[in-house]
Amino acid sequence: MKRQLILEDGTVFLGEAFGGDVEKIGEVVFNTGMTGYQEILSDPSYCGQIVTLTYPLIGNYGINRDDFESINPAIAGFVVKETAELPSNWRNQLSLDEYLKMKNIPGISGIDTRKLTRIIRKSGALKGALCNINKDANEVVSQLKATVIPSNQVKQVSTKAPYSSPGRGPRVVLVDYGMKHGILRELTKRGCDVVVVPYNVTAEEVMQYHPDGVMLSNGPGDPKSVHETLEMIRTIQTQVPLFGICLGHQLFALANGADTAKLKFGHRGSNHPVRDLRTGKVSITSQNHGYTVEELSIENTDLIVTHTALNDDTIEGLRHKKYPAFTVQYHPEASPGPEDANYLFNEFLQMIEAATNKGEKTCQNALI
Ligand SMILES: NC(=O)CC[C@H](N)C(=O)O
Repeated sequence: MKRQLILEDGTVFLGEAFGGDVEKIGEVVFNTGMTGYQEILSDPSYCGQIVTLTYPLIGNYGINRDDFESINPAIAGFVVKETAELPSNWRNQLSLDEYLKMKNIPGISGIDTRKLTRIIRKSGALKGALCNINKDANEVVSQLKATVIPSNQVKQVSTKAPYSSPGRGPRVVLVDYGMKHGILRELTKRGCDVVVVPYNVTAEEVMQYHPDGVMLSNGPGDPKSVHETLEMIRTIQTQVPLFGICLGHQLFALANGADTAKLKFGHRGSNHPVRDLRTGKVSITSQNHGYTVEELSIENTDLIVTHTALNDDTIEGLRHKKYPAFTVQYHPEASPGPEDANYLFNEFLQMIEAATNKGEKTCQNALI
């Protein structure tokens, strides 16, 4: 069966339909990763987006039980050059087509994904529609131009109620703005006693869990559409060590008086070099973001830039001058991609230990 991908600039791609038999509209973005399509399609940060992969063959190792970043993928659609109809892998449980059919997510294959990517790189992220071939392109373009991308993506993907992932280590409250499972995995494998809370949690509610640290997760959409969380961040950062990733990084910046802006087409892939300004060390990082913290807006704040992107000098890491709080724009949990930056989770645990010992010393001093 044929399917169309129509862009708001009037470009039409005709390809083969796979996955769900449903029409979808969304922002069309591209990811240059050569592997990790299962993690990409299940990353809640892509909520409502039509995701194009530039690597030509997708689905060749199928879909397995383990490599999901959420239980219910939130992408609007999937665009690939070629789908593998006969996946081969010892962990394979079902094909990409079968999985996307099960989740009713439309896909299109057999189109020139590199041409599509060059259009997005030249024009910036565009709205697009995956639709049946009987749809008139001009009518769809008019509909696309009139479409306003909703701004409640975080509310769509955040947990509706707190839940715990018990451990015997430090208590970490993980604020779920659209959390990738990879972040939770990195905390639990370090023995943390994690409580995952909804995005709109208050500082008082967070402190009721007596956390040793707080994590701000990744998540979809414009960071400025999650303004209700900023007061919580401003309060919590004065109480316990804080670590933020991607959207969590952007929200930490906004909470501390900096500003964010939309990138032309974003950073999405597994080979983005980032320099740690403290050591000069370069990590190859996994990235998936369409917004960035504005460098000039850091002036007159209590924030210090700790990492920058080698490709375009954009901010990739921040820390607070006064409080034990730091964030990165990229994904140290990988899932997918390189694990060069995984050490940042150890730095977070060390920060928690230092704060706890300091607290104990304070208590000991008080007892003397
Ligand atoms: N992965 C993320 O957390 C993405 C952050 C934000 N939604 C952006 O696109 O920049």
